[in-house]
Amino acid sequence: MNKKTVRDIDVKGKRVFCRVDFNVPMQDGRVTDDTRIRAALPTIQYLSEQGAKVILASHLGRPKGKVVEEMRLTAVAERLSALLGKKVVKTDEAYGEEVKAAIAAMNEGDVLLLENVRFYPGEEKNDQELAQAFAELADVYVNDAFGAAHRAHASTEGIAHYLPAVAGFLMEKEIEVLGKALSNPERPFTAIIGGAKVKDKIGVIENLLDKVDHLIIGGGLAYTFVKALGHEIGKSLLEEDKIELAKSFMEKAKEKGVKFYMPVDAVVADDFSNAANKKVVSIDNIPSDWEALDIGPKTRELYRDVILQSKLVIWNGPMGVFEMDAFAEGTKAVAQALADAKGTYTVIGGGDSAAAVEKFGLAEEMDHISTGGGASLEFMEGKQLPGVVALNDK
Ligand SMILES: Nc1ncnc2c1ncn2[C@@H]1O[C@H](COP(=O)(O)OP(=O)(O)O)[C@@H](O)[C@H]1O
Ligand SMILES: O=C(OP(=O)(O)O)[C@H](O)COP(=O)(O)O
Repeated sequence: MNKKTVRDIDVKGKRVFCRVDFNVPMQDGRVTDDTRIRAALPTIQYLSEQGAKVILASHLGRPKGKVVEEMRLTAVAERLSALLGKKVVKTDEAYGEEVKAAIAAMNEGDVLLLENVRFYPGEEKNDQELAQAFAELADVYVNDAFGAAHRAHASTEGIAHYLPAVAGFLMEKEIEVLGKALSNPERPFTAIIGGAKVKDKIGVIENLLDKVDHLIIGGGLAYTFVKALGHEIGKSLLEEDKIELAKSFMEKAKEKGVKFYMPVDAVVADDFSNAANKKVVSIDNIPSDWEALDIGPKTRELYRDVILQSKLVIWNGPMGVFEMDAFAEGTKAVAQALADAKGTYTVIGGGDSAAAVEKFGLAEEMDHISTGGGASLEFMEGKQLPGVVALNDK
């Protein structure tokens, strides 16, 4: 990486504003998967050991510029404190007088976590005043939030223009590993795209068609494609204004000789709940008042075969609503196939996919679990990540 890292600067006694991605899955106010917190520990520990005053900033969820009580970082601070084995002060704001006072009280090596930066409308707008307000809190900026590096926000991009700006260890590692896998990909190269962020991921699919041999679609994302084929999808997730785009991708795949795989069957439910009635139907047979919440058994087998034939697989986004056991089988089957594919280099991306692999106890079987979903996809598309571009060159 041609960007400076924490190794290239002296942080002793300095206030370091360190952007991390602590956007972790939560349930009932508890952190249900702390992969992203653990992934940031090397940088946090290093800064602390070097005698920096470590000021951490993160987003959680998409509160859209307002305070959302369930999206406070309080539980995250507690988990971080347990993992670090030291006290972590948590402020209720992300800048301003309260925060300045808390920072003034810090000793060398102390760690502080600011409140969710997305509680402020300026964060996602990359408002320069907010970026300056963040910059005022510190002497140095470290970006270790690979998972948010594709966002040009005040705490990921804007602030880097006002302070010496370097990468953390996680950022450095992600870019090195993903860059190596993709510079000269082993083939067949397969991408598996699932999850629910249709709007974010649909553009990625187009660019991946220039790179991969096989493209597998699953998760909530798939049903916009199923609809594009002219099938009824009932109450399944749909991005109405992307149907035409989905159609054009299927044509593009054909032209490019990319094998495009879609679910051939699905597990449908009469309610979005673990206790719902459910059944397996073929993909052209989804009842109008049911919704597809997982890929069916035939699809699992088909996807497994493609995975086992591949030399490089990148997987982003669960195949179904895996948080509910009733709809976790598809995601589990893909994770198991990746674990069984011994000669295949496997890269998992995305908070939820990483959480799924962890939940099934298969994390150790994967070659690289990226902490970024959208970020790893954009990186793999060959796009420049704004959070990286803004850092100081070596
Ligand atoms: N068929 C489906 N219908 C609705 N939601 C789905 C479906 N399949 C997967 N999901 C949801 O997608 C979410 C993850 O999506 P996304 O954020 O795009 O993935 P990632 O974090 O891995 O990038 C999960 O919470 C999962 O429940
Ligand atoms: O969870 C994240 O992305 P991911 O779901 O693509 O892995 C990152 O924290 C970015 O969050 P965002 O997609 O709300 O900007």
